[in-house]
Amino acid sequence: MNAPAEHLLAARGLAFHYGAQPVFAGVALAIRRREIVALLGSSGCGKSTLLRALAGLESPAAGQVSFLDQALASPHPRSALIFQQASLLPWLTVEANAAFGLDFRHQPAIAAATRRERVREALAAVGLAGRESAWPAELSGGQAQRVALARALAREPELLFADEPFSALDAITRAEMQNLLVEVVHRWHAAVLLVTHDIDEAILVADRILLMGGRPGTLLAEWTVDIPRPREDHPGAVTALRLDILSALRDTFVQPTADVA
Ligand SMILES: Nc1ncnc2c1ncn2[C@@H]1O[C@H](COP(=O)(O)OP(=O)(O)OP(=O)(O)O)[C@@H](O)[C@H]1O
Repeated sequence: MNAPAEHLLAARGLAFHYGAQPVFAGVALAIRRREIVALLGSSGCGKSTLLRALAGLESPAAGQVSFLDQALASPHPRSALIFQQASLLPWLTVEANAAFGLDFRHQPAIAAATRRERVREALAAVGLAGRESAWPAELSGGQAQRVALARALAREPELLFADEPFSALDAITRAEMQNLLVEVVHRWHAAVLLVTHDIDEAILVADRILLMGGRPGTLLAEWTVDIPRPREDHPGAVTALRLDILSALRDTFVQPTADVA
């Protein structure tokens, strides 16, 4: 029997450009099973594009991504995505939205009873038990994002790609969702790649933080976050790490070339 791959996802030598504009180059990273990794960087440095390439939604110009030791050419059935917008289908109930995608052709075939049970369990985990028959128009932004999270969990992903999933929410709802994300991915034994530009979010959620920056973008720094959870209870350690990351983030801003007098 083969030993399980130590890394769920591994990428090396990744490069991407839009036309003539390079976005990132020489990116190498690995995500271990059950690990929550945050990808931080200033706006426009290429975080979302990198996430899309790692998720198999974009083809890199160079380099390779492997998922469970297999080269990745399209999204893997054991991965799932959530974005800033919940993107629920307004003509489907909460339950049908959470089930959406489970019957897609590239998904493993599952029996109707298993499908119902997975959706029920995922909706309960995100706090929406009893709201199965509600319509998207009846939900708050936070509840809609809970449905999007349930839709992802129902696929029983080994890796969840999350692209700024909470940045459109108010501060209190965002904090609730950050805690919920950690709780449910631990229960589902899933790993996460979380793209964010919010240093506090990265510190509160992640086991490891990667900093992206430069032109073209590369990974410039990495921190292992070993602050015990709940991290809100350790404000001193959180502040020290925030200052460290902020200082590194400031250094990533490309300085305009000074005119020579
Ligand atoms: N479809 C596209 N066509 C051309 N250029 C694009 C496209 N999408 C993104 N870009 C450019 O690629 C660069 C990286 O964009 P990307 O969205 O990956 O950055 P980001 O770090 O996720 O930014 P933000 O934090 O603001 O979402 C930016 O300069 C952006 O303008």
